[in-house]
Amino acid sequence: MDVAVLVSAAAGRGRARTAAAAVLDALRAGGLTPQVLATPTRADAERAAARAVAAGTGAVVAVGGDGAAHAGLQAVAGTGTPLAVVPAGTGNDLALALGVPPEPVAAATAAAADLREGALRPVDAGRTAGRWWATVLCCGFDSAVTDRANRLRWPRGPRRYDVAILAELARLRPREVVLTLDGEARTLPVTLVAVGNTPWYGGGMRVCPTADPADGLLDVTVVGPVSRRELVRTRPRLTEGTHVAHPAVTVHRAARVELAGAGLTTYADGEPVAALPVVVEAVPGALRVVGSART
Ligand SMILES: Nc1ncnc2c1ncn2[C@@H]1O[C@H](COP(=O)(O)OP(=O)(O)OP(=O)(O)O)[C@@H](O)[C@H]1O
Repeated sequence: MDVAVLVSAAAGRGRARTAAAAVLDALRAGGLTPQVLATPTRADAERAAARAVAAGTGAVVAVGGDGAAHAGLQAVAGTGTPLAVVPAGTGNDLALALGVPPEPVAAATAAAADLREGALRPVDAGRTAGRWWATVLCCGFDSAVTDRANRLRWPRGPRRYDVAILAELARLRPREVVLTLDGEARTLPVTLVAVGNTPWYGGGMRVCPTADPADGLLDVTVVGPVSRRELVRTRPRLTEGTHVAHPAVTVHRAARVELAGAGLTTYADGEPVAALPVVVEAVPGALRVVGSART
């Protein structure tokens, strides 16, 4: 069986590129014929993967971080073509949520075994402004930090986020948003809103701790007004997901989430999606995943 392989060259500061040869060997050893798609940019990756899906490829294999998986899922969502996530990025939150082996060769071997056996796992996806996403869509403090980090020319690497966090903390103020959950609107001052198909974002932060990608629903974590000090103090609790016990945090569940508010943008899977207003929908079983923990 032919499979289309996307390698996110920049992922994990070159980790995906380094791992690629061994991943291809593991796919071949698993009885597959990998076709590596040339993808200088994410847009190229999405177009090339869409062409491979239209041509009947057996699966799309995304080697890299959440950005790589995000590119792959634009091509496969809603088509029935399986997606394999091979974690080799800085943030591998989709792989974590799906129970994909954390080591790239083991992930490729598991994906090949599932493809051989036809063991495809249906997984929900989020859809917003014509984009598919799989982990968490965020709006507010976190999207502002990502936006600022992406615009910084210096420093490079993860240090960009430290600088962006400090800059956004200095500007921290609650923003008024209209949050509509399954048709029920409420106007709230918020620090951030995270809409989760799966629990983790930002490289292991469990922002929507009970999000389940098989329930057809989205978990919505709303952080209301908090002081800078409280935000800095509460952030480490994101690793365990215990931030939801904080009095400023509420958690909701809905199939359709609408967000409106001035001057705010959204990111999902760590990639830019759209400025507000946006409609966020859960699409049950939009993905067929291979190589994940079987349920
Ligand atoms: N197949 C691809 N080819 C080229 N570029 C890609 C591809 N897939 C994703 N990208 C881009 O490369 C960036 C980094 O890739 P990815 O998210 O996979 O790795 P990462 O190490 O987790 O990233 P980050 O630097 O954001 O932490 C993404 O933001 C994405 O826009």
